[in-house]
Amino acid sequence: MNQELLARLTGAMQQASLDALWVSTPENVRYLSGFSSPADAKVLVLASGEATLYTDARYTVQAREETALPTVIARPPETLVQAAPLVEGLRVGFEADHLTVAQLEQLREHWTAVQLVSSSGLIARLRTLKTAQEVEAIRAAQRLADEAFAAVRPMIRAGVRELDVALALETYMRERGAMPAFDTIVASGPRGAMPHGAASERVIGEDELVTLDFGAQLNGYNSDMTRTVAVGNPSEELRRLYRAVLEAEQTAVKAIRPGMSCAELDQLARGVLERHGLAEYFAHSLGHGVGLAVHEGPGLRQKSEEVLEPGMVVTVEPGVYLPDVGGLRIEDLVLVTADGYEVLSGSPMDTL
Ligand SMILES: CSCC[C@H](N)C(=O)N1CCC[C@H]1C(=O)N[C@@H](C)C(=O)O
Repeated sequence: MNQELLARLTGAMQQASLDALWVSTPENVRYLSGFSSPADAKVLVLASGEATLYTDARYTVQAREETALPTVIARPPETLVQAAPLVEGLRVGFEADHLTVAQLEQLREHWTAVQLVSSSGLIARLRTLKTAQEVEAIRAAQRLADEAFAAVRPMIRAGVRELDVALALETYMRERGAMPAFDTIVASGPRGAMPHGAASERVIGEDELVTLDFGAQLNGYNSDMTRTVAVGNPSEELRRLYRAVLEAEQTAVKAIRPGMSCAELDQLARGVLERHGLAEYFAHSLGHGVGLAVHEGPGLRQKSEEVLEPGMVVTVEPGVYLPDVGGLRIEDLVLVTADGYEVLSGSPMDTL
């Protein structure tokens, strides 16, 4: 864990009056330790800045290779027995967003002289600001996704199943050491009305729009991008929808700069769609942060109180979804820079 990160974390813990933090959210465990099997590990951080990784014997060699943190090899509940002397008499935060009720009961059982405090978002807030190294990792994941799109784009035509397009994208990424960041979305024709329309057995038809939303997870970091492509000659109504979404997307991307409020950015895109009479069909938020998780802070949504800062990596992804008709989405992955923005996704967009 680098010293600056540790200082920011212990500062946040102090503000929350915590003597220690029991970290169980896999992305947070990885963030603090660099350990690449974080679902089978925990980190205990003390206010003094000492941090320890707990994982089990399946990972002895892996932990030695991957983390600079002192490591205790034990399986739960022995993990808690091992950690008990370090936390005795302390106020210890646990990650309420992740810990199950059963796990909390286990903490209570083994740490009897501990004041357990429900804590949320301490590390998530730190993760919104990426280091230069993290930006490079996201950039590499996005570059791979762009290459996958270029390789697969020619096969997106009438007569091909959505599943086969998704498989081709995922195979391309897996062959190069990545995993799909999430279930690849390929939504053609009327299925375009489903924002999370994971690829199905549907055969793509002539004159349809096909929405592809996918990402690569490489070395723990994710990318996320959507392109909507035209097969044949879609109707004038579909073209009108496409142009409106593209305008909303470009308007929002161009407005990105430090100090911009996330709610304002969401409203900017929503306003464009409103002028086209389409706001009611924009069924989700404008975007979200991307990093060790596909969905992380900041949220670009109507009720957000967050403000963009240099080092944030966010998606901008307006869409419209018309039941029984179809729909589409266009999404870029964007880095907030000191004086504006840099679009990390490089795949070309159709012009309709
Ligand atoms: C299952 S991960 C989906 C990745 C995708 N790019 C994405 O984030 N989407 C697809 C359409 C909506 C958007 C989403 O899920 N947004 C969340 C943050 C929301 O609650 O609006």
